[in-house]
Amino acid sequence: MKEQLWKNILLLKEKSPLIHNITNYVVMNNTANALLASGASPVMAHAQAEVENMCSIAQAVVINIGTLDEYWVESMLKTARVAQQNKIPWVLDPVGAGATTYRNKVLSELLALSPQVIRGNASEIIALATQNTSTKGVDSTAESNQAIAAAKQLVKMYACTVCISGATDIIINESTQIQLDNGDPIMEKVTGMGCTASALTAAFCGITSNYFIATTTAMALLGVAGSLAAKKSQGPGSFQVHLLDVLYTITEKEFINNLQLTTYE
Ligand SMILES: Nc1ncnc2c1ncn2[C@@H]1O[C@H](COP(=O)(O)OP(=O)(O)O)[C@@H](O)[C@H]1O
Ligand SMILES: Cc1ncsc1CCOP(=O)(O)O
Ligand SMILES: [Mg+2]
Repeated sequence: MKEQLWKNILLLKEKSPLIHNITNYVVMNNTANALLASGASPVMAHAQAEVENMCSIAQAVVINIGTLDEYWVESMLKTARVAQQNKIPWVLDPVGAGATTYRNKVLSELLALSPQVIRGNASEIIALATQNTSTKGVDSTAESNQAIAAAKQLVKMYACTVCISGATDIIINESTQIQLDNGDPIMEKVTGMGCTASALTAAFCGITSNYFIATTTAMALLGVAGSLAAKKSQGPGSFQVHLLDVLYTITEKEFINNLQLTTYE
């Protein structure tokens, strides 16, 4: 499995897929740079007049509701419809699911347009499955293992891959569950780590149609790169810079030797 994931990392650098991002103001620069450093080609575009065209020329799409408003929501729905019609893989990042009834309403509309992958923290995944409104802003107030039942419910309802991210990352589809224990606690102090995970997930969906493996590759890359970058950092500021460098320079030996991965069939 580790060797398969590494091959995807090399393939991403070789293919450099165009990834259409509709994402939030907070993390646009972070996620564009993380995609570039990892080998993908990002475009951030949300104008209603162009999103359908932009989506149609992309290899994958990420829709991230972090700083949604009525205009952006219409752009997101237009994009998801075109992605679904053209069989372009799209990843949903349900930022702040459960924080407000507005977010929950928009997410219900987006889920109906069949994302191939949902990547959220534990609170967000629980909120998506239960429609509760108990999330504190965008940060998780639950642990990954508390969201497994919710994730399995979403897999069954939407026939997709679901990733619960956190100190432990858990990737679930209809037949398999993978647990990743990488990353570093400093990543909780840097905004955009989850958004970066979702953007990288879309990048790997752009080079393989096995979206479960694409998600696993993205989470493994971010987790290992995060743990390596944390070792070089003095705090969240220098971490962000080191993370980009590691995404760009990571070697097979560093990836394979540091990846903590467990598969449950
Ligand atoms: N406490 C932690 N220990 C190790 N890695 C972490 C921790 N918290 C977050 N991460 C890393 O950051 C990634 C995304 O962060 P997460 O907090 O789950 O998403 P979000 O920012 O959407 O809430 C995780 O996949 C993991 O690699
Ligand atoms: C703080 C914040 N507010 C709206 S979007 C956003 C960034 C969230 O990024 P992540 O979910 O990756 O922590
Ligand atoms: Mg998030």
